[in-house]
Amino acid sequence: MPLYVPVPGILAGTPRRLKVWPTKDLDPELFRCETFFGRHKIKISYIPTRTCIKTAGRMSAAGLVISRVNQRMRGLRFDQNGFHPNTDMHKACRTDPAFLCLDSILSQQTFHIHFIPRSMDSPLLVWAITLGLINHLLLHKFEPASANIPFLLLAFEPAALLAFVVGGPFSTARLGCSYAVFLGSLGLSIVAYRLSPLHPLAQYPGPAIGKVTKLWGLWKASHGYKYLYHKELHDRYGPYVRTGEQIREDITRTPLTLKGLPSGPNEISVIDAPAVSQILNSGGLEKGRYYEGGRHSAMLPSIVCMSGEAHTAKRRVWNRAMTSAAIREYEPLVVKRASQLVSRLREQNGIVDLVSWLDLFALDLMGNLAFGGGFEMLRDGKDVDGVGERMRGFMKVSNLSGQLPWIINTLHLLPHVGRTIQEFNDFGQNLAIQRMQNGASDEAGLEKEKPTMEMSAADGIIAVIAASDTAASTLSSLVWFLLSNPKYYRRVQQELDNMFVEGDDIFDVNKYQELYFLSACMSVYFCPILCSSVHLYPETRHCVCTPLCPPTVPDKFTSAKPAETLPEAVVRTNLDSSPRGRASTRPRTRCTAAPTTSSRTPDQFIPDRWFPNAKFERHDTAAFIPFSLGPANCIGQKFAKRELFMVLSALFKSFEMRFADGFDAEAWPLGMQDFFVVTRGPLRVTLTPRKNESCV
Ligand code: HEM
Repeated sequence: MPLYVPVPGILAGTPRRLKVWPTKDLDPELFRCETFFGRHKIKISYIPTRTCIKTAGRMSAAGLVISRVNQRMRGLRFDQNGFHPNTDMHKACRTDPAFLCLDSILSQQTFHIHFIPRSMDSPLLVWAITLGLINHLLLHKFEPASANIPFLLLAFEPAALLAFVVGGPFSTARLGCSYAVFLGSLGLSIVAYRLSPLHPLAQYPGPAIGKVTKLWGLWKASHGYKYLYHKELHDRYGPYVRTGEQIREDITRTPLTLKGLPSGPNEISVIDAPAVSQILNSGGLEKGRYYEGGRHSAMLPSIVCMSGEAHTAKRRVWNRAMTSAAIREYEPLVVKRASQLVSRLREQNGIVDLVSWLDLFALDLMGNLAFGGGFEMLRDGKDVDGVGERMRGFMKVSNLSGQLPWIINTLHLLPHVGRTIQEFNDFGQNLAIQRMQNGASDEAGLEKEKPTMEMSAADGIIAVIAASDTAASTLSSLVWFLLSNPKYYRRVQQELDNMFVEGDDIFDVNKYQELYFLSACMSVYFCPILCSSVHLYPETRHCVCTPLCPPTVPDKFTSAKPAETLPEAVVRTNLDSSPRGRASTRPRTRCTAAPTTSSRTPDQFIPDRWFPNAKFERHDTAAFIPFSLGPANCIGQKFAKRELFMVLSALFKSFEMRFADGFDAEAWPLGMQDFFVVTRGPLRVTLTPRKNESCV
């Protein structure tokens, strides 16, 4: 009985077989066998390498003759011993089915015949393709919340297919091929669907790659310049762009709403002010899983990861800490740290890196507020414990994990990701423990239940992240902007000099409301990444849904459109998919508002546009939402504004500033990378103490 060993032939479709006889004791499962041609022993081993039937050993000398070559094996030439002169016989096997018959041996030598068996046959091909399509259907219908189970299923399915449906031989090559075909079919059908008019978001323009995979968004985010990419997209495609990232989503998961889901990169980035307001305000969309990117499994969810009732309850706690009365209580701390900043800057005597000093200031301040102290960076002149570095590392990991929300749990299993999150979690817990040991977790006794250490850690970490980087980047960006625009710089200085004369307290908060021009500058450039400041530079929180509509945007985007005239899917997305009970036709469509995007139109710093009587026709103040909108807006905005006024007043009153000689000021904003927190390069400024410094 002949032994049939399949040779490579996925493409040709017709089964090829290498026919060897006489045969006995061959184990087709093993593909490694010994047999005898008469007295002559032959070892046949299957080696699943790439290409060909290889002759090895002294096959030629052994005198193996391949005869009775199938007639259909056109074009093959054999030498006198019956060997093809080109040992790569794979080509021949691919181009034509063949039966290579070994039927005689001329000497008594042992030799090996290595060949690749055919790894894919028609039934396997058909089944693997079908399985791929079925998997797409299921994933589409029941989009998994975690990738672990789908990964396991995907890993075992082709093997199970071979074992139970198609049958052996169970070789590595066959297994590999079934995986390739299975994944190819799954991948192709996903791509085809996402690009097809059948996709619920098909009406939205956007780059094909963004429609096909979130990995594109991840790639862009990994470089920290996604905010610029968003701007490009909106410049090109308009106010609604289908992208590959997610921010807010309807996480309703009732069977009803699972019907007709858009699957895959089902995100649209929106810069249309009315739509953005619908998304963010009450009744809009809940936060997406992006925010869980950095959540440690052993850690309580922080306010930023929460939604619904839990979020509302947590907000109440935070609100109590951010009332006007509470903020007044924090003022002495701000005064202390701002004064310390000024005196440390004076000691530097000349050129300083303002980014670094403002970071130290903001971290020290938030260390005081969140953990009752613990950092003394301004004193040391550096971040001795690497808190800022740790925070940025943590936020980078969180930000990138959050780009692929359905895979977050799996990503956390990666050593680097898991370690970074673990370390930052430990760091927060240690600070919280210290704070509790000092007996200071709810000094005011406002809470019914005394906060646990875990709660204090989760809240404290969020406070430091939410409040330090935002404030520091806003401050440094605004300084950069003013130094780049000397006429505005002079106006700010003039205003401060008029307001605070010798002997006045620069930290007299009652006077800040009359600092109109400084206020206007802050509006224009709130945080380079956050808002109006945002509108010229990256958005710290683009992922956080800072809706963006530029202070100056094309008329067609800023006209107050009634909701009914918004693109249908957006209205549906905003209203119908709310988890608050309405029927959902487009659940799990995700929306993000891309701040920098339109807010950079035009790229000009014009503080005057913020004066009440300013005549800037296309200036849509409703689009200016540096602190976001709705139930999850910035809880610390009053405090932040107070802090900014205090620090900016103190700085501009105390120093004459100019960019240091040789400093490339124009390039500075380009170094801003957005990883939810903003990485920025040194801002080298020459400081000269002013004569009328009596205020600080
Ligand atoms: C210039 C300074 C600041 C800016 C521009 C800013 C901006 C924002 C924005 C845009 C959000 C919305 C995030 C989202 O929708 O996911 C936010 C949320 C938040 N901010 Fe701020 N922020 C600043 C300072 C602060 C300060 C000083 C604190 C605390 C003392 C703070 C605490 C928070 C918290 C806790 C949230 C989460 C609120 C929630 O999820 O309910 N922020 N901030």
